[in-house]
Amino acid sequence: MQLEIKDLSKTYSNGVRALKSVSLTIPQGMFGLLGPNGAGKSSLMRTIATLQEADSGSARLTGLPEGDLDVLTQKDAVRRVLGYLPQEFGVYPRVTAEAMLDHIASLKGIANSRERKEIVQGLLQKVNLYDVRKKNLGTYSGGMKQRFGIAQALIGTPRLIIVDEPTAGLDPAERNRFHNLLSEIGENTIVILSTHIVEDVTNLCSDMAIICLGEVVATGNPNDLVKDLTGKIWQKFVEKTEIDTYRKTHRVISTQLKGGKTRIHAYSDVPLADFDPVSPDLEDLYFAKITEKMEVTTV
Ligand SMILES: Nc1ncnc2c1ncn2[C@@H]1O[C@H](COP(=O)(O)OP(=O)(O)OP(=O)(O)O)[C@@H](O)[C@H]1O
Repeated sequence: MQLEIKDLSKTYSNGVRALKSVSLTIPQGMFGLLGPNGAGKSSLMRTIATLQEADSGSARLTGLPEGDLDVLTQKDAVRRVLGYLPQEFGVYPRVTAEAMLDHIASLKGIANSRERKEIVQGLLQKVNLYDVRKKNLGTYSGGMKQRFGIAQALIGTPRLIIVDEPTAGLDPAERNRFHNLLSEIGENTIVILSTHIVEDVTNLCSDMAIICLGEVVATGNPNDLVKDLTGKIWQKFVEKTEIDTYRKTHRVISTQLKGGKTRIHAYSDVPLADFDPVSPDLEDLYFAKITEKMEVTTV
């Protein structure tokens, strides 16, 4: 089972080119879609979730037990195998979690009320909201709402689950809980996790892509992609006032305040005088790809 996206493009009516010929092959398991604000992640997710039209290109779900699906044209059939947790997940504040899930389950076509009850109770237990199932959704914390969001996305045994920026605003404990939940469902399903938090992808995803300015700038296994950067990332601690000078002479990919000093990471194929080599991580890959793309576009 995989999702094959080919040459997907989208320009909004205000002229913004949000997707420029995006091609990606997304296998089963957790797939991380990383990109800065405005990269086009939500545009891509909404298109795959059948909520918005693309201008051109194709997206196909292949290898499903139900047969292959054209995501852009067979919208109803896709919705039956789709679980979607959007970036802005509104809840009805005066409805209980249990009643809301029951309602969504009936919208998804589960007509038998006993069957629905069983599914809803099971999901509430899975996302650890069973004890608060009779509380109104308006009383839930951010993390509880996100877990509720996952429960509704899981109704009806979806083959494709799309989760858009799920951990923004969650405290570390809630984020952990959310990660554990996602990794449990990842195995037999295609789960796309769209985020600008590199650590979420490091922790969870076996495949990934980075998008920037509507284009795919890297895709593959995170470890393999990071390995390709070995020997190319260099670091130095400098005064804050020196950063601009270094930017003029080096390809600075990131700066971070550490104990009052600023740590610079720079990209170079050859050793940089006065810099120390560092073993790269996913954050270095992310910043190397993003800064490269931005430079090419602004030059
Ligand atoms: N409905 C719309 N009409 C016009 N422009 C839009 C619309 N939706 C998004 N855009 C623009 O398209 C570009 C891509 O936005 P998109 O929301 O897909 O990015 P994103 O990577 O999800 O960013 P964020 O993390 O900020 O949500 C941005 O420049 C955004 O302003």
